[in-house]
Amino acid sequence: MTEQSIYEAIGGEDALVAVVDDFYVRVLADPELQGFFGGTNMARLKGRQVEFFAVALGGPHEYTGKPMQEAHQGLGITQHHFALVAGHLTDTLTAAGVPGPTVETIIGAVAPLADEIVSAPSPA
Ligand code: HEM
Repeated sequence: MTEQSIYEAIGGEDALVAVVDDFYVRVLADPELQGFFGGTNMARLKGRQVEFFAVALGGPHEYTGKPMQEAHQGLGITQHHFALVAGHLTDTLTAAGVPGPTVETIIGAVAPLADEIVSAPSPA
């Protein structure tokens, strides 16, 4: 028996598209985050984000976007902003019915990306 990927366990492509949609609703509703996305083509970003998460979770996809450091450089993202985004991801996955341990696995896999995404010191 082959072990099911997290991608399959959460419901595959359709579930992931719904999760990414809801994730950006939450991110764009956050006054501390919405300003980052003022000049962003959200349809394109959502497409890249679906690819990125699908690959990270073991799905049959190819990620066609920029490397994480390149995509986020110069945006002035602090560890605080990163934590807010990770919190919205946790809330989104939980609202979608993803079991707690799986949510923790996904957040654990995403956390080290802060090294590439955070480019500004937290304010003192
Ligand atoms: C959970 C960690 C994160 C992941 C996995 C992630 C993933 C991505 C991906 C896949 C892209 C698309 C790259 C491309 O267009 O080629 C992207 C772009 C972007 N991300 Fe993130 N991101 C994360 C955290 C953050 C945070 C914390 C912020 C800001 C608070 C942020 C703001 C942005 C913005 C503004 C863009 C679009 C830039 C543009 O307009 O081209 N991201 N991200």
